[in-house]
Amino acid sequence: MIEVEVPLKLTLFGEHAVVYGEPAIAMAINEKMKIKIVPYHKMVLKSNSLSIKGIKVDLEEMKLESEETSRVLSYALSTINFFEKEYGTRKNALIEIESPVDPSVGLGTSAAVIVGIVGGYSRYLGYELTREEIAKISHKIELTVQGLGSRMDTYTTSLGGLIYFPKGGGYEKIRGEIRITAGYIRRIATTAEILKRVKSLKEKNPDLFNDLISSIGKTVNKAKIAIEKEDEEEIGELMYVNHGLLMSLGVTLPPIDNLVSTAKILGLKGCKISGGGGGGSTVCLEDERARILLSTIGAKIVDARISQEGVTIKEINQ
Ligand SMILES: Nc1ncnc2c1ncn2[C@@H]1O[C@H](COP(=O)(O)OP(=O)(O)OP(=O)(O)O)[C@@H](O)[C@H]1O
Ligand SMILES: C[C@@](O)(CCO)CC(=O)[O-]
Ligand SMILES: [Mg+2]
Repeated sequence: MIEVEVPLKLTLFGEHAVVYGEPAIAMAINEKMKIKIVPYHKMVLKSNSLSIKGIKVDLEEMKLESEETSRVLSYALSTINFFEKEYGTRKNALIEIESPVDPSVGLGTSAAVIVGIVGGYSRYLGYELTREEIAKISHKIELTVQGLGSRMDTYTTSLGGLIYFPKGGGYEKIRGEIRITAGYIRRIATTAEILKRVKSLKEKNPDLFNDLISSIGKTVNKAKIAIEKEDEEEIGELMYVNHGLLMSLGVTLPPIDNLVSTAKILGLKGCKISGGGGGGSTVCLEDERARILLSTIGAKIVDARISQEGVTIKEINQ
C-alpha cells in the first residue's frame, strides 16, 4: 500500500497576478490531504469530500453517466491518464482520497489531488520521483485541466514551506515565520471558472488589467521584504492593499469584503481573500478577533500553521 500526505496551501500574496507572470507568495499549511493506493482488480477512485449535483445513472449497470461526474473528477482522472500516456503503463488500483476540507475553497485542493496522485501512483508503478519532479508534472496536469494557471499551488503543496515565486519563473523558499488565522466559506465557482472570468477582463480592458496586476506584483515584492524583516505592520497593510486590488479584479465576494473592511476598522493588522476567490478562503495575520469575524460569516477555521514538509510518500507492506 502507498500512503501519501499532501499539505494544502494558503496564498498570502499575488493570486491571479501570478498567472500572468507577476510574483506571488504562498505557504503550505498543516491541513493535509491523504491518499491511499492499493492493488485492485480494476481502477476505482474513492473520495470522501466530493459530491455531485444531479445524476444520470445507467440502471442496468448502476453506472453514473452524468457529465458532472467527469467535471468533478477531472483533476484526478487527468492525473491517472497522464501516466498511461507518458509512461505507457496502467496498473489497476483502488485510489482513496481523504480531504480535511471541502473541494474548491481556495486551499489548493485541486493541486493537492494532482500532487498526491502523481506522487503516490508513480511510486505504485515503481518510480521514485523527487518533489521537484512531482511539482513539475503536477503543474503541467493542472494547467491542462484548467487551461490557465500558475506553478504556485502545485509547487507549494509539493515542496512545502513559505515560498516566493518571482516574476518570470522559478521559486525561492523564504526564511521567517508568519502566523496566520484562516478560514473558508463555500464558493460560487471553481478556480477554473474564475480564471476564465479574469481572462475576459484582461481581453476587455488590457491597459487597466495590466496596471492592476503589476500593482499586485509590486505589493508582493514589498511583502517579501516585510516578511523577511518580520515587519507585521507592513505585511498587514500590504494584505489590505492586495485585497483591494483583487476586489478591482472582481474576484472577491461581499461577505469577505465586509469582513476585511471591518477587520481594518477594528485595527486588525491585515486580512485578505486567498486563492481563486469568489468566496473560499480568507487569511488574516493571527488575531483572536479574526476567528470571531470569520465565524460571523460561517467560515470553517483551518489549521494555518506552516508545514515545512511538502508531499510525503510511504510504502507500507500489508
Ligand atoms: N477530495 C477530492 N477528491 C477528488 N477531487 C478533488 C477533491 N478536492 C478537490 N478536487 C478537485 O478539485 C476541484 C476544485 O479545484 P479548485 O481549483 O476550484 O479549488 P481549490 O484548488 O481548492 O482552490 P484554489 O485553486 O483557489 O486554491 C474539484 O472540483 C475537484 O475536481
Ligand atoms: C488564482 C490562482 O492564482 C491561485 C489559485 O489558488 C490560480 C493559479 O495561480 O494557478
Ligand atoms: Mg485549485
